[in-house]
Order: sequence, then C-alpha cells, then structure tokens
Amino acid sequence: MRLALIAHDHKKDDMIALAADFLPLLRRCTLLATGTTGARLTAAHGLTVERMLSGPMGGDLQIGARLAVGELDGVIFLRDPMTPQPHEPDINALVRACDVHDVPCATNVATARLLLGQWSA
Ligand SMILES: O=C(CO)COP(=O)(O)O
Repeated sequence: MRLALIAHDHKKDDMIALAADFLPLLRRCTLLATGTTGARLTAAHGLTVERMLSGPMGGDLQIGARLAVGELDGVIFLRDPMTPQPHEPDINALVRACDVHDVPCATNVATARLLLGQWSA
C-alpha cells in the first residue's frame, strides 16, 4: 500500500494521533508526505517517509503528480476548513486528481479512520 499523508498546521496534532492508532499498517506502507507533515511523523513515530516540498511550496502538486501516474493507492489529507491557505489551488488540484483517478482520499479524521481501519484488516 502506497499512501500520502498531509495535514495543515492546525491538523498536524490530529495526524500524529491518527498515525499512532495505525502504526502497524503505516509501518508496512510506502509513505509520502508534504514536508512538515513528514518531518512530524518521523519525529513522533520513527516512520520512514519520503518527504516532498512543504505544501505552500508545491508539495501537494508533487504528490498529485505521483498520484496521476499511478504511484499512490490512497491519500489522507487533513485539511483545515477554518483557515484560508495561500496554495488553495494546489490543494484543490490534489483532491481533484484523486477524483479523476478514483483514488481514496480522506479529508477528515473520521473518514481517515474508516479507510485506515479497512486497510488494516
Ligand atoms: O500545506 C500543506 C498541505 O496543503 C501541508 O504542508 P506541510 O506538511 O509542509 O505543512
């Protein structure tokens, strides 16, 4: 399983807590992440993560490009719906790419738990 993990700043603690609950699965996966999210996951859980650029610097676009050529099986993208983001077009492009290529994309913790639970089974 090849997964991308991305979280906006106000959602990073949620991502760390989420990852803690699914470590056995995540340790078996090939993981990609935007820059800061990846650093946090490695620091907190020792996960091996291929880090892209930070989101505002193009990391979402890098992940979208990998997804578009079939290199990802799922995306966990904990977006912050309460804070405007300077790279909103990049965020929309990544979520759109998931829909274009029919790749599962969880944008909140509840959905992420359903997907990660399914993939853990
Ligand atoms: O902005 C982001 C996703 O849109 C996340 O980027 P970072 O993980 O580098 O904070």
